[in-house]
Amino acid sequence: MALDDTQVLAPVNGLHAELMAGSAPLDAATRLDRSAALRRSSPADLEAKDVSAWFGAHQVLDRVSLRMQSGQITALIGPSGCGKSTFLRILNRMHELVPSAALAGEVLLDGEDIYEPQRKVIEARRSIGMVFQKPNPFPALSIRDNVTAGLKLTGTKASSAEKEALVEDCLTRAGLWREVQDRLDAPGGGLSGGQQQRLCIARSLAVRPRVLLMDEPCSALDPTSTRVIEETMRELAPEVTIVIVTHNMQQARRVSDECAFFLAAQGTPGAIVEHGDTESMFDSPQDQRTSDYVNGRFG
Ligand SMILES: Nc1ncnc2c1ncn2[C@@H]1O[C@H](COP(=O)(O)OP(=O)(O)OP(=O)(O)O)[C@@H](O)[C@H]1O
Repeated sequence: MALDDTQVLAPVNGLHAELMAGSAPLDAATRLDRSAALRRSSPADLEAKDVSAWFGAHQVLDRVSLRMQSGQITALIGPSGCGKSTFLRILNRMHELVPSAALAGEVLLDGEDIYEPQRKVIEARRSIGMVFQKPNPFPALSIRDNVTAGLKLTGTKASSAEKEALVEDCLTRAGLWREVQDRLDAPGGGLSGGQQQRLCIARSLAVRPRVLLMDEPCSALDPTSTRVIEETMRELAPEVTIVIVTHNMQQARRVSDECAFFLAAQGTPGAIVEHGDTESMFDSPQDQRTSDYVNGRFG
């Protein structure tokens, strides 16, 4: 996915820019208590049921169903344009930020549909975080303030000491603490690309997501930074369910527990051809098209 308006407008998990400006006050149910800032979340099951998507009259997904299991890493693979990023953005209600976008189906977070009319968008985006292809820290904000940027958006109160503890915890879990602990006041924009991406992961973790969506998170990074992010993902997986879009088959094989292969045959919307545990998908795929794709024969 290329950097688009959605990413520019929604740098922290897709939480709205207007919330950042304070124009949309949070109600008591949405506001978190102070101690919540330091509590860790538990991973959640995420299930898409019969999800279809359109941009205007153009249907790009057709009745996609997929269970992304709690505490596991699911990789979404498939050729360009088959709807992987659209599917990912539907999972935390970012698809609806595109004016012409429409969708059908359900997305269940531990069995509760995030699209139920009474559910708030902010709740879905707080529970289901997003890391984008291009690292998008707030470049002028300090490393420390980048990590805590989401607290204000979610109305989470924290004392200075709690914020300090949270900053260390999230940077440690994102695999960045040792590299930045002596320069927390330096601007986030001064970090390398790989460090910036880990800062964005830390920023996402600070609002205690139960699921983390990652859209080609390493495509702008060198192999060493890629490897560090992959290690970070493996370490995070037991506490945050991860869904990653990747074009890199080696990466899908290295990091994921499960894979879903998307395909949009000529002139038809994207759909899942095959889904299963990663080893089987690569070593003994059931569908010839999966075999051809994972072995680099097309795409
Ligand atoms: N904002 C948009 N407006 C209109 N059409 C869009 C928009 N975003 C995506 N599409 C179309 O939806 C289809 C699916 O795009 P999507 O980005 O989800 O595919 P993808 O599999 O993630 O591709 P890639 O691997 O290249 O990122 C494509 O035909 C694309 O042109």
